[in-house]
Amino acid sequence: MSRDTLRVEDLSTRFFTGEGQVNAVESVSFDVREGEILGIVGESGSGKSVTALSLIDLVESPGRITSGQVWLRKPELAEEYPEAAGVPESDATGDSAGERSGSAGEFVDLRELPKSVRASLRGPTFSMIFQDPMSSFNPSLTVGEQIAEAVEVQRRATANPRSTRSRTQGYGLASYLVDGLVPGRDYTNEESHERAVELLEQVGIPDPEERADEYPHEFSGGMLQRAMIAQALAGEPDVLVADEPTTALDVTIQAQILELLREIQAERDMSIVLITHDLGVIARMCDRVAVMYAGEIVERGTLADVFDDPIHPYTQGLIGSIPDLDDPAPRLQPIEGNVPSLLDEEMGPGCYFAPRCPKAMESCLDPQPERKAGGEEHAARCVLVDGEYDESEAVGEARAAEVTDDD
Ligand SMILES: Nc1ncnc2c1ncn2[C@@H]1O[C@H](COP(=O)(O)OP(=O)(O)OP(=O)(O)O)[C@@H](O)[C@H]1O
Ligand code: NI
Repeated sequence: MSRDTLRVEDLSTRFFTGEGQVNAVESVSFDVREGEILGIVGESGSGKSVTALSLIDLVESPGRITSGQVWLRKPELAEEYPEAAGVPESDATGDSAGERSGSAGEFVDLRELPKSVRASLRGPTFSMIFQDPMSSFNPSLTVGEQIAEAVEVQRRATANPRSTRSRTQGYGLASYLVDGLVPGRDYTNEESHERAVELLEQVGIPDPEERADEYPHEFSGGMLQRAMIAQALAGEPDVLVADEPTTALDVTIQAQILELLREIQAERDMSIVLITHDLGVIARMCDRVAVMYAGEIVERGTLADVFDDPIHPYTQGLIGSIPDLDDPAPRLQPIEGNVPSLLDEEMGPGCYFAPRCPKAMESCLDPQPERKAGGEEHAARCVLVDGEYDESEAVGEARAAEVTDDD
């Protein structure tokens, strides 16, 4: 049983907007193990990206994490920041959670670390790749320079763990926007440049030496996606968060990039959190899956749990909406009805899916905690975990919607 790299417990992230409080991520719990690919799937607006940003401390105003813990296994940090160290509660799912979570003092709660330390983890501990690689690169610097800068960040982190901050405090879109600084030539040296070329070669870019000297706009979409992966790998991260990494690419390139991610993951024994709309991608890539709906994880488990034995009617709807799993690019078909508002004042107390659910019952109008299902890993926020659908209890889709609206 591989160990957990990350344990997320009861994490909530909200946006405080002019229209009101948006509950983008609601009490989400999951873990990420060493060397696995964890998939997060759900319709647009279900909170996948905000969950990812919350993991790596990139939620921006007017949003913030309002509760919960993000436990990272990092004994060095636990020792240096005892106030942030602790033992995650054992997972609701998984009898061997204790065994996996390891001994006291191995984990730190990222939220309790100083901001500068959290920022220093970006690159060497967490890296992120996005749908749009252009957003990860500065258009006015060569691709090679930018990857070399990421290599420098990692070098400094290894050479001096106490001062892991680069002068640019990381790289990529987020730090670029947050810090408003650009990486400069001054910080890169010949070795880092060579390493950058090596990384470009590893991600399958032909003529890496020449390509390193080109600017982002000189790359095709697929090549730039590869370059972004090279940039993300430069930090030798423990966890790579990939948010819709292939959505913008055509099917052939998409398959190549996924294959590349798989190879790299296996080679480096890195963990990947893979966010996608695409159940075909999940089926092909992931070890375990979390299904999000309206900011909550409504079901999670191994790939087999969730695909072969879905419990939540939302998951069943998603799986049922795939015409053919062998289809190279099956997409989520919209389930009838609308995605609910995530405005706090408009959210009812019960299951958020009840208004669209063909199996909604009276009990669904009460809050639904996550319940552990048969398999060790399998859990869902649904009354059907513990019982059968009972037609005499049915509230009907219209009635459930009405009750939700009233509250
Ligand atoms: N900066 C923001 N201000 C206000 N609300 C936000 C902000 N960013 C995200 N949200 C809200 O948080 C919710 C979750 O958004 P998120 O981007 O995580 O969804 P998603 O599942 O990644 O969707 P998609 O598949 O379209 O990328 C949405 O209701 C969105 O409107
Ligand atoms: Ni998203």
